[in-house]
Amino acid sequence: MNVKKRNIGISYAWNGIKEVFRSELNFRLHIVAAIVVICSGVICHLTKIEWAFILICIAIVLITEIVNSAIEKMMDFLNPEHHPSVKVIKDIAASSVLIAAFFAAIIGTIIFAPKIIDFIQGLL
Ligand SMILES: Nc1ncnc2c1ncn2[C@@H]1O[C@H](COP(=O)(O)OP(=O)(O)OP(=O)(O)O)[C@@H](O)[C@H]1O
Repeated sequence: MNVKKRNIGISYAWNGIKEVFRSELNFRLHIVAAIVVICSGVICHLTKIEWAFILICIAIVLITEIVNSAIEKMMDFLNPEHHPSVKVIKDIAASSVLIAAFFAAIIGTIIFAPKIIDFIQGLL
């Protein structure tokens, strides 16, 4: 692939990210949560392995939200009418975000809870 073609691909991908950011409140909320978690990680001096888990969790949540948004938009385009099959497809797509966010919350708790407890004990 030549450089020009690759740059065009990156620009299309960046357009996709901007579109999801503009149209999806949940994606913006996930970005805010990711920024809060990254700042907390810097403050808590996470280890390399902890950073790896946190960054993988953030990436999986954002990717599932983007894929969910793409499926929602595709279904709205293919069938703008209310339809039980569209509901099933959209609900299944949304469930991927829920699963990703649920396990990200558990991993975040495993990593941050001991540090927060240590910090509180240090204050007492
Ligand atoms: N055309 C449709 N036919 C049947 N049910 C639908 C249809 N469109 C949406 N729904 C139902 O409404 C839910 C929300 O769909 P919508 O496309 O509005 O996504 P959203 O409000 O952006 O939600 P999300 O929080 O997942 O981004 C779907 O999961 C589905 O249960």
